[in-house]
Amino acid sequence: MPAAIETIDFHGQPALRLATASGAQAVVLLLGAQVVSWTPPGGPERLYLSERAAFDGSAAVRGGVPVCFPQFAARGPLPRHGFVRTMPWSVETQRTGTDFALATLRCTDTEATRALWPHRFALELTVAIEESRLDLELEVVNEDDAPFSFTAALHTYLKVREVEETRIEGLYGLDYEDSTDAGRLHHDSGDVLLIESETDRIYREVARPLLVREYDRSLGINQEGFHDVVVWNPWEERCAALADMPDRGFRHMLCVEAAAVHAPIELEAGLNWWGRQTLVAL
Ligand SMILES: O=P(O)(O)OC[C@H]1O[C@H](O)[C@H](O)[C@@H](O)[C@@H]1O
Repeated sequence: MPAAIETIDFHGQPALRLATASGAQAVVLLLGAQVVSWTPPGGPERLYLSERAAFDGSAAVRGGVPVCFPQFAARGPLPRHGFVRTMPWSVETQRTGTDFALATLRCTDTEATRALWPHRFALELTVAIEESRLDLELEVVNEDDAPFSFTAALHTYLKVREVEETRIEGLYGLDYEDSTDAGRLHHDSGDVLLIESETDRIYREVARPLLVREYDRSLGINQEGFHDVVVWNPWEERCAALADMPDRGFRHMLCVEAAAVHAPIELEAGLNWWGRQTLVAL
């Protein structure tokens, strides 16, 4: 089968399914431009999607790769993680080649966004799959006549077999803000990060690729443009408090997010910024 892109219905939401000749697949919802599935050739699924996720637009879909913009988490006056994850995006470009499939989705400011955040902007998310790679690129254009600043993230939910048997390598020597410790700054001095309790960290100035290792497979993660990496797992209690997560869901997910949080991006009028996260199944 050659590479192809088709429009599908995914839990009642319009979505694009991208497929390559070698058997990779990804699904991206028009709601929030949220990638909700990625399967490299030969499988299995590598993104976590909660079986209790809401797909009616009343809340962000729990899982996949939510796009957070123009505010990360509750670090400002806007709704948590901004407002674009529950907005309808439009399809701008669809392209396939010998062994890749690529789609770009776009959203722009509306009267409702300007009431919350008085700026004119355009966002484009480009999703590309090729062999065992998923590339996500977020472009922000300042369409205003004055500068604005924002924080943002590609809030990737990885699917893991068992979170306690998962190791993250590559964070050694970095400073991180610990949101489970009132945002205090810590220094990571371990050669591997194990998730054994609630974890909510913003690692700063991450310039190296990361490796997420499980006993029989690994995932390489690289980013450009984004300077921070957020590592999040709600663990038992917080997970139980999330209506859209099954009680033991935290055992099978691990968020490793490409983010621009600790130093907001300042964007001059008419200019653009982009950030990218690349996942490689190994
Ligand atoms: O529940 P949400 O609004 O989707 O946020 C989910 C999580 O996102 C990020 O990873 C933050 O660091 C966490 O503090 C937050 O709980």
